[in-house]
Amino acid sequence: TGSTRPQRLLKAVQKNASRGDPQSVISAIDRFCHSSEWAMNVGDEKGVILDSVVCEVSPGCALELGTYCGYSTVRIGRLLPPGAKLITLEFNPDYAKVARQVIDFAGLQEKVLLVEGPSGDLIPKMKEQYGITTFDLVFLDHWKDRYLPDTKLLEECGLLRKGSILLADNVICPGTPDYLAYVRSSPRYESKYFKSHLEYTKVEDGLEKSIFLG
Ligand SMILES: O=c1[nH]cnc2c(O)c(F)c(-c3ccc(F)cc3)cc12
Ligand SMILES: [Mg+2]
Repeated sequence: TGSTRPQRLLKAVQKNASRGDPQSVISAIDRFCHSSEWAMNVGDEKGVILDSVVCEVSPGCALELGTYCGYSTVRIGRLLPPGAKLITLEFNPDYAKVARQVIDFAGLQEKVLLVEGPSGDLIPKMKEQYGITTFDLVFLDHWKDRYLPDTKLLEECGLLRKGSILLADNVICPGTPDYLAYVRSSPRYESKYFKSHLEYTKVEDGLEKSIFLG
């Protein structure tokens, strides 16, 4: 039987990147997606915006919703301050299997905890099971219909504090209209749109950065 796209992406990392070098892993995946096969990584253009937000927040504790092959996990993980942790949630076991190998190849396994399962079930367990108080940064990049319910869940579970940053991918393409309406109209958020393009294409997309006001 044939390989899957995530498996071919992993092969490209193992072939073209250097073990323990996160930047080489990022570059190998971007090269694969530009020249070989499109894949739904946040990509190099939106990735630069993600990098700038991670550096600005310098999170001690970060959450990623939607790991896929681990591309943005590596982008975030490589910029974390010493001792900081990133928890990344992935529902699809085949994606998780590839992502673990990409994260390990980049040498970030000490900073990153990948948890398999549905975000709606895992978020309420964050405090008791992983000793989380609050997240300084949340990167939403999973399924568009889960952005709003999972944001409300994070609020209800007391996982956000005054100043916590939510950064959401794909708010234009595929689009998350209910989430956008919520963070842009709620008095509990200050929201800003970063216009960009759908990864590896000329189609418009962007990231929405929202500060939780408490
Ligand atoms: O499901 C997704 N989860 C997370 N990120 C995505 C993404 O960045 C995409 F571009 C897309 C996407 C897929 C097909 C298209 F034609 C356009 C965008 C999907 C996701
Ligand atoms: Mg995305």
